[in-house]
Amino acid sequence: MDMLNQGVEMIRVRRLRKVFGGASAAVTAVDDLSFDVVPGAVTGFLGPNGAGKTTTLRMILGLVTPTSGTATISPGETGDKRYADLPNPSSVVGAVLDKSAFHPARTCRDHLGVYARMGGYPDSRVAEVLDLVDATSYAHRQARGLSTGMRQRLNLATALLGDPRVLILDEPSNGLDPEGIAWLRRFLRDLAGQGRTVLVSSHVLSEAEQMVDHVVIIRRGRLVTAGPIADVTKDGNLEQTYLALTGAAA
Ligand SMILES: Nc1ncnc2c1ncn2[C@@H]1O[C@H](COP(=O)(O)OP(=O)(O)OP(=O)(O)O)[C@@H](O)[C@H]1O
Repeated sequence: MDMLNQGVEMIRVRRLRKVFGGASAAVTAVDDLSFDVVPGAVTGFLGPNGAGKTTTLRMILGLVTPTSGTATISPGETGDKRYADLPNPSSVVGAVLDKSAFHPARTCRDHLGVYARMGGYPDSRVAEVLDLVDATSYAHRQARGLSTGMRQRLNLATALLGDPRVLILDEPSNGLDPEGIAWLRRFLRDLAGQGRTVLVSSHVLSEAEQMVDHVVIIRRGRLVTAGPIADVTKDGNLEQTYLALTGAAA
């Protein structure tokens, strides 16, 4: 869409920590976590249920305030910024979190129209993003009647309205059938192939393995390992590597 956002967009997480609750019932959801997410690759943010993935993504997106540490995005030449300090965040970062709300009676096209207006994007962008996610054929349908896969595509379309160079997706393969997962894999690869920074969380390591180029694996809020998947999984598959690194098989 516009060329202003071209640049090297990194996500940088540094010594990030989040403790929920008071002293008597404190839960450390994220604990001294540091990692980078680089452009031009799909990075899997992986770990078991409750590992702290959603909390970390919400901190990157300014929806949860860190107890300490920082999560920043560098939108090209202007240097690191917290999400909340980005001038027009939806043109830099597109996000799909687990629970996205649709007005049940609104059609896909109308839903996108509302979000396009909110972001200040032209109405013509609606048809473009519908096309990008192969959703034009059901654009006239109401959100209440959509399948899980269709909803997921509508979420992706919404996140892409501002043509962001950074995509953050929380468990995008949840509930998808094998065809949907294959579609998602191709789609994420295309986005990364365009030089975008793509961070996608999953608790299903075997599924993520097919989908990602880099991994950041966490457990109990802490980093287990990070790097290109070929380096991380030298001696086997991702699941075996995870079990070996954490001793979680025992
Ligand atoms: N608002 C909150 N208040 C208290 N505890 C919370 C809150 N949000 C998350 N937690 C706790 O923080 C920990 C990490 O949760 P989080 O949802 O970030 O994990 P996750 O890796 O995304 O898990 P899943 O794969 O199940 O979605 C869990 O112990 C969770 O119960």
